[in-house]
Amino acid sequence: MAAALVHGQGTRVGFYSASCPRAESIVTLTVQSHFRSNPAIAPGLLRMHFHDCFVQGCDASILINGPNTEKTAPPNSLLRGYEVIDDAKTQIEAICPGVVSCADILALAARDSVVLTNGPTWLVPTGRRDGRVSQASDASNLPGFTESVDSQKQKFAAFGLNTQDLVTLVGGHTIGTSACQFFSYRLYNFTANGPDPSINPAFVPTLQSLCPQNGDGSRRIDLDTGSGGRFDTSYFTNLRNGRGILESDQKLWTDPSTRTVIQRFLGLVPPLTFNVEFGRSMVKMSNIGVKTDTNGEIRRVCSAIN
Ligand code: HEM
Ligand SMILES: [Ca+2]
Ligand SMILES: [Ca+2]
Repeated sequence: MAAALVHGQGTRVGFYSASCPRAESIVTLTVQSHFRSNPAIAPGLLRMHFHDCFVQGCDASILINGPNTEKTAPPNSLLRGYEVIDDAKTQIEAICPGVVSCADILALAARDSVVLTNGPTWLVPTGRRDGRVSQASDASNLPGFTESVDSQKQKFAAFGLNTQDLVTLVGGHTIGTSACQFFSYRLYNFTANGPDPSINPAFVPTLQSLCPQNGDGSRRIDLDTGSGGRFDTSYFTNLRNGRGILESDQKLWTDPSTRTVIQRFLGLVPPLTFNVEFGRSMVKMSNIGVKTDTNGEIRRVCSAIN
């Protein structure tokens, strides 16, 4: 295997090229077909992959059904797209039984989701095996929407992801939505004087009308106002303009260390290209704690340990 194809921890691009050559294209076609009927699965699958990788590594532990499994933990309660992974797995098992892991299907589906929303593509190293542990209590690794920048940095650094990776990956919020319940506290009585002062005052009435006080907390709005369906740098422009939705997102602009990375995505010298960096940081994230060789298993059904 050429050195250029080898990425840390034993995964490599084209792991299934001999054992199941159609695996990657089946995932792509399956994500495409679900996306056509429901575009919300694209952000759903990107987020699901992140939540998988941060708990027990990228090992499909998020997909296990049952009492007290990861998917029952509060930070995972609104994840969407499980049916897409199940659909791809069923098709792949029919042609190459016992070969392709659910963890790889999810990593590939996250990449395909970004492509479908006009984002970059990248090669996904494969060869992950599926984990045999899924516990709700492990979900505390995941960052919360009020998390300080220092604490966000710590949670990412614990997996070898630096400050630039943090800003880049949270840039995944360029697509998808948030439920009002995760940020409406910023709009009313956040301080004695009213809303969170880090929100652009001109934007407050818009947010208040989208998420009325004591309204439906499950109502959803774009994390990247005006561009929730498109993978682009508009999310960073919004942060610069005090139009971040989550408190944790807006703090990335408040803190000088993360603000610099945002400014570079917006053209400050030396500039960074979001699309290029996103693929790079995703490959790093996708290699967190991967199980290869004799660790883990190839699940028969993604929602259950063999
Ligand atoms: C500090 C880190 C992060 C925090 C606190 C955070 C928090 C959140 C919250 C609260 C939501 C709204 C969930 C909902 O209402 O369903 C959300 C959505 C989302 N997050 Fe994050 N997130 C973080 C990092 C990331 C990363 C690293 C990625 C991917 C690389 C990501 C991708 C997404 C996507 C795509 C959505 C939209 C989901 C959908 O529309 O179904 N997030 N995030
Ligand atoms: Ca996992
Ligand atoms: Ca966008």
